Amino acid sequence: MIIENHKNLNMETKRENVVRPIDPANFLTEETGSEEKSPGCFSIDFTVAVVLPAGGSGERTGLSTPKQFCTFLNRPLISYTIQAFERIAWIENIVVVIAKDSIDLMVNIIQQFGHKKVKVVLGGSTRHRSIFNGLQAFGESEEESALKKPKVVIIHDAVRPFVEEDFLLKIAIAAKQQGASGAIRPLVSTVIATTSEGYLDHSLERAKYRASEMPQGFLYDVIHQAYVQCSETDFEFGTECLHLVLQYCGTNARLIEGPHTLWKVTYKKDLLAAESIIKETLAQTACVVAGQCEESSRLAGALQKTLGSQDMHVDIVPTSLRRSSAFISKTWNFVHVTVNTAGLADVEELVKTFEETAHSVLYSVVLILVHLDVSEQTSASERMAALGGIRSLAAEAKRKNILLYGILLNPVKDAGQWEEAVENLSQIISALIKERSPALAGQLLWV
Ligand SMILES: Nc1ccn([C@@H]2O[C@H](COP(=O)(O)OP(=O)(O)OP(=O)(O)O)[C@@H](O)[C@H]2O)c(=O)n1
Ligand SMILES: O=C(CO)[C@H](O)[C@H](O)COP(=O)(O)O
Repeated sequence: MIIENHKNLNMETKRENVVRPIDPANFLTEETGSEEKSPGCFSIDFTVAVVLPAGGSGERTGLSTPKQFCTFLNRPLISYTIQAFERIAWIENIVVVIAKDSIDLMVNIIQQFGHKKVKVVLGGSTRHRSIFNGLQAFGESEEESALKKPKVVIIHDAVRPFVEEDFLLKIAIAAKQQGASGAIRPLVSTVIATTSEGYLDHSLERAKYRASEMPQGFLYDVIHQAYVQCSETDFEFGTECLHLVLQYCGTNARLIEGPHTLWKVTYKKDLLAAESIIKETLAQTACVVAGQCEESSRLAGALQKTLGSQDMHVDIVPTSLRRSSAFISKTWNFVHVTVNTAGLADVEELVKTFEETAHSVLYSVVLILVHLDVSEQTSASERMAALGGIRSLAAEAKRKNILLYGILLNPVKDAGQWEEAVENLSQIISALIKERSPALAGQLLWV
């Protein structure tokens, strides 16, 4: 669900000590389970800063909230984009250019999501004016408020949340060597010229043309000079920074084909697409926390197999290690298996750990309690009653962006029925993880 305004941005946060595990914006192309590409593993011997123009009104979405502030999964779009840059060690500063009316909102977002490298600058009436304002935030340090002028500046629309470190590195290096660089994509439709009467004038040979996307990189002095020299017409109607540096500085940009995920959120449907990419990426991994008893291990192993067959990488962690940050930081999805004893105290402890490690600040954490009662004396209603406390626990957890669900697994002896039950259980777990629905938090399901 996309939320149009920011009124629900009120969950408690802990800004210190924020765990910075893999960001979906940066692990889209990584294979799940393979060694994590550690942020900061690239080294670069020149300074790089970023300007994110975010001063537009997003008219084409048809929504009253500018698209960069629309929220999904409890977080505004702009925060995903900022995070995609902020986690990169070689990026020093991020200047975010914001319209006057949204400055307070932006300051709140920075505080709530613990963004640390960001400076907010006032936007202009067009994208080029906003970008120029952003560039002027850098100086020779004689002004106290000025940021140190970088060698290379990357310009990236705030409404393109999926940008990866390896591609940014290519853009930064090419910009340093060539003076300017930019992302391109093959055209998906043919470009045609029309007559003023609305007839076809001519069409372009599609294979010869490319769509110009973002990010783009520049030697700071080159792009700054281009903006200093450009005309009012450029400021008012221009759409291409690469064109400005060619026209005013004679710099031919190096063009690099980027991934399709660089697309710009422009229409309402793009917001839905961005949300589903994030959900899909978050659902690639899970951790099953299980005790050592035979039933626990058997159930955990069966879940690992069935969820694995749905393309989810599942680690099994013994209950004794549940507070270890080494496994917590690897995923945002947890299945806690308990046998005979409901284990609500363990669940409460896990919630506390997520809170203490600020694990749910950037993404919602899904925690599913799967309870199997094999003791023959317990009636169905007693089993339900044992998990009755989950509702209040879930209400408390939800305030911390942790979505707690309960599933009661009916004991079965027959091997065929067991397999069917595990299959059903995995389907439900997988749906809860993929949907991340706050409305279902606190519900007790029965398999
Ligand atoms: N005066 C402006 C206009 C646009 N932008 C930013 O430039 C980026 C790309 O522009 P676009 O997709 O056109 O955004 P909007 O202008 O907001 O959208 P629309 O044209 O639909 O109103 C966005 O991050 C937008 O916020 C900006 O900083 N200042
Ligand atoms: O792709 C781009 C530059 O090459 C820009 O994102 C694009 O020009 C923005 O333009 P508009 O505001 O018209 O959508």
